[in-house]
Amino acid sequence: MASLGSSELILNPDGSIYHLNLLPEDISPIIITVGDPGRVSQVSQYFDSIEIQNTKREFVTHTGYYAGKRITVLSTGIGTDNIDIVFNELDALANIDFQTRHIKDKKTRLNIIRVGTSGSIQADIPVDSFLMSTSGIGFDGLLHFYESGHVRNQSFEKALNDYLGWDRHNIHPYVVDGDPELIEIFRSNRIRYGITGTNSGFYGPQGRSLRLQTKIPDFNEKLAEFSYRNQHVTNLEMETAAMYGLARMLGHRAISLNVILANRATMEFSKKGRLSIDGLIKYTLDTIAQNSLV
Ligand SMILES: O=P(O)(O)O[C@H]1O[C@H](CO)[C@@H](O)[C@H]1O
Ligand SMILES: O=c1cc[nH]c(=O)[nH]1
Repeated sequence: MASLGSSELILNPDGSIYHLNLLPEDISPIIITVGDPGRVSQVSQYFDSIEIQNTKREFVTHTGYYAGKRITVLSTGIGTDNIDIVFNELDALANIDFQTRHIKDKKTRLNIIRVGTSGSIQADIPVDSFLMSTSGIGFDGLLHFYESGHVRNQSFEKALNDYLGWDRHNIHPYVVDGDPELIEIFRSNRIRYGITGTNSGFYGPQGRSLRLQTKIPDFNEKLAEFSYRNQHVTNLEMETAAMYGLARMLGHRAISLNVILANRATMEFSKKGRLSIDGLIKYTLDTIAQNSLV
């Protein structure tokens, strides 16, 4: 197979990957992703030591040790367009030889755990609670650009699209499940399960209207009423479904953990968001410490 050209696998003059600015040895196969670059140090403050610190654009990376485990924490910024960059470049760091520009024969599987924030669309899911996304519904278009049929939950996707009937609005969501092994590892009575909608914006695409009118006025209510095999759509954010799709296509494991900051049904917003996020960070680090992920 031909080697990857310099316009496809883009390396900086120091040999690091284009956007993340990282070398292959800079990352661990255990990776925590957060949206907010400021949240990276909120995670790494708990590390026993930090060996790598790197920043380019919204992509801040710290790699260090927590309870003897080498962990990378990395900010993705907001949105699935950034998830496309982060996941492709993390995979390149793990699975492409930067010297020969060839894909390695022996692949390394990454474990990618998102610690994010989200808004609930169910009245009974309180702000400041923790929620693990068992599946992600992508209202963005990212997976439609890849050969992704084999990683999507087609029966769920069909039931959802039949129910919503939003093709007339050019909205055709895709559905991908979280990694079943990571779901088991992160399961506990401190975290509830839910199905997460991943939206291509924070305002109109999540049914929010400040000055602009949304085209689908009952967007959140219609989603909240849908159920598939007794599971409900619980919350909205902006990364999970794309993470699940790219992770599965590339042979990695991904799970998305959310702090519920907003309750859109009761119109509440958390008054102690940072503290609640801190709680989910500690839960995540301790779960990583107590389990064998690689
Ligand atoms: O707090 P993070 O991880 O960024 O996650 C959520 O917050 C952002 C919007 O405020 C979006 O990225 C959404 O997914
Ligand atoms: O309502 C919310 C809260 C956090 N993040 C989102 O994307 N939506």
